[in-house]
Amino acid sequence: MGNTLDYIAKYDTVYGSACVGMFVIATVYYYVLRPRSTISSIVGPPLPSWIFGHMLQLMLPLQYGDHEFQWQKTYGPVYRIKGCFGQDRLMISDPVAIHYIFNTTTFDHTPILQHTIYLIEGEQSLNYVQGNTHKRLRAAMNAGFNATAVRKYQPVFENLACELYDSTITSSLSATHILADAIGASLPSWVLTAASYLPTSAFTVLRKTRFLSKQLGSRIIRDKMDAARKGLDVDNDIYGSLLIAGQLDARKSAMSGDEIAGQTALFLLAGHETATNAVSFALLELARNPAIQEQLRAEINETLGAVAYDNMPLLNAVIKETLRLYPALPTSERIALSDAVIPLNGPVTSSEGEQITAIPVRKGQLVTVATASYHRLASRWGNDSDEFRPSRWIDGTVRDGDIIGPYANLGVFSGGHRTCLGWRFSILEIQVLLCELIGKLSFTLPADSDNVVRAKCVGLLTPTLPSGEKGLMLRVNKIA
Ligand code: HEM
Repeated sequence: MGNTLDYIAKYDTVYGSACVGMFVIATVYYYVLRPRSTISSIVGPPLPSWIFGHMLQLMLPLQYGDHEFQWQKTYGPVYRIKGCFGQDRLMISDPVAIHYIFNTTTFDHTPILQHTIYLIEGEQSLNYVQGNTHKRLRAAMNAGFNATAVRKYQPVFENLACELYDSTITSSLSATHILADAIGASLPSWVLTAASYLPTSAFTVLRKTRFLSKQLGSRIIRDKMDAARKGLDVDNDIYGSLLIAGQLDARKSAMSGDEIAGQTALFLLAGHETATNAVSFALLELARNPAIQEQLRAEINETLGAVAYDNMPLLNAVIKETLRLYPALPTSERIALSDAVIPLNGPVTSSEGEQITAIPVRKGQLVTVATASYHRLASRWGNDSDEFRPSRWIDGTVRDGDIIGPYANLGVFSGGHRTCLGWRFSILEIQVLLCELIGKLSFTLPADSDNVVRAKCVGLLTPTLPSGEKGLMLRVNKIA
């Protein structure tokens, strides 16, 4: 017994000394040896928690932006927040800085974002591949998404996507996910890959989604090729357009059937859910603003069947205003692949009172492109930028500026080499759906205030009911 107690006492001493030693080494490393962050003089909100940093406030507020939009008003379009475990992150809504980050290859997806995309969409997804493979696939896929091609797509694809998506994915972002993100960022990629084979329900759902999507894509490609051999027309959806483009392209740069099939999860998840949410948010805002809904209905009726969607000013203003207030991805994570200097539209004041006109960052610096905040800059969209006011797009309030993305100077479709390939496709889809719905139905808010809808970030910005369920409660009446 005496020996055991001695042993425990000795063990405790050794263990205690080791802990103290490690603490001292960690402290010395943190304060002395660790390369000083180049962004430590950028001001930002006070730290609520060392473990979570500002991530809970950023990602899990009651309504998306509750804290973030206030931070922007207080600290301006560039400020510093903390990720989990004291990571420094730059929050950027300055248009010149965003333009630079999107358009230089110095910044790309963070490793954890890459891994998430891999888990959901698979290794052949255009959103996942990098470098020359990305360039080749993007050039090949462009044939299926250019202005001419987009007009041919049929609604069958969306119906199919709706069924598959709803039956496979039901997930929500929690504090655990945010923590896992930070832990994952510091692990070697093989650990992340190994983790995805763990039998937890989330990983099982993701693996199943990826597997089913690839199977579905392969079956579509097989059917298309059979049909083409029989001389039937196959150029009636994205797959057909990409296959035909591949056959016409004699160069080796074209996509293989297998690579086209490998885009299925991306088409289903990224393409379908984003557009569905955009239409839902538009209907919500039109229900909240009955006068605008009435004006839009009048514009739709005036076209009398001869619909030229791009020539309908209010319809397009409503769509731009919806995508401005509800960008599917309110933030985009990027990492500096080498040292860089981020230019700014206007100077920011450092904690020492110095005016900074460009921000030097080291390789590995995490940067959050704050798209939703950029979309609310008073300097760009007007002093009432928090309001839903489509007329700002018609009355000259919105001025041209640095081109951020492919559509209306908004960041909603990202920019540069990662610009959303399906943006024309989505705009057409939203135009068609809104014309059909608003032309034939009227939407009003339910009388009972228990059904207040909030925009929550559940991977994508999603309309959410107070119960936490994804959805929208509106009263719908047929137009007499
Ligand atoms: C309102 C609807 C949509 C929104 C807001 C949206 C938004 C985005 C964003 C922000 C990105 C960049 C993601 C990143 O940097 O990681 C992206 C990429 C992409 N989107 Fe969309 N998207 C929409 C609809 C679609 C549709 C309908 C399709 C195709 C059917 C599509 C296909 C793609 C593809 C292929 C990429 C990857 C581009 C690349 O990495 O080169 N998107 N989208």
